[in-house]
Amino acid sequence: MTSMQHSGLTVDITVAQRKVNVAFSVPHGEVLALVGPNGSGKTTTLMALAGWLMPDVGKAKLDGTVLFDCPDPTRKPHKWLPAHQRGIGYLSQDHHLFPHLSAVDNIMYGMDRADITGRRARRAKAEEWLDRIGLAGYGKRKPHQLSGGQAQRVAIARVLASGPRLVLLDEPLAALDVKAAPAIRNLLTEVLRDLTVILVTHHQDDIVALADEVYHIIPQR
Ligand SMILES: Nc1ncnc2c1ncn2[C@@H]1O[C@H](COP(=O)(O)OP(=O)(O)OP(=O)(O)O)[C@@H](O)[C@H]1O
Repeated sequence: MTSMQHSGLTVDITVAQRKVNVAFSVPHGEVLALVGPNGSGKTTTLMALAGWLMPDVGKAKLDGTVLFDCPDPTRKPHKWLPAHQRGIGYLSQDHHLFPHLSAVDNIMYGMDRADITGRRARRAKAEEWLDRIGLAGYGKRKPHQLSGGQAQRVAIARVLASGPRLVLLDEPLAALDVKAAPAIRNLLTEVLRDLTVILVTHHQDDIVALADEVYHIIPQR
């Protein structure tokens, strides 16, 4: 990668032990689909961006902020922003909702780091999100009282309610049955508008519906 943009995301990562090497950029407000065969490094890339895995060598910059800068595997990184300071939202195929919290409380949990003060304002915002994801009136239900598709809708709201600067979606529709997936795909097209997103998917339908660009990871063997 030769130049770093000011707005959006630029990434250049090597994880030698996993034979992963990727370099791409995502303009602000666009969705990049990250595709490649099993084991090519899609999840590894998302983990490095989220702050859960340190690459051997690499740099990532988001809207002018360096997330990490690791020039030399034998030395400490020049910069390593902790996960909770990156402003990144992560959603996988499993909703990972807190089982003991209601839908509305799960969404409010997502706002903990967002710029919304006061419990009442957060609750109002969470109710707005419930409406937006088509679950108005479901706020009191616990995850086990929701279908898989409904729970994934709540998980989407929880991630986006925090106002992330970058959204990482790791196969967000993979665990849903074929009947539930199209509606959630439609929801994503609406709620991801104007957000910077990386979408890991194996499905052409997701790419066509959601992606502005595609980056193919070439396995390093
Ligand atoms: N915890 C781990 N420890 C060591 N190596 C790992 C670990 N997780 C994954 N790998 C290896 O890292 C490489 C990249 O794996 P990764 O899960 O990032 O690929 P992927 O493209 O997301 O694959 P898939 O499509 O199967 O989810 C693979 O060779 C994998 O075996």
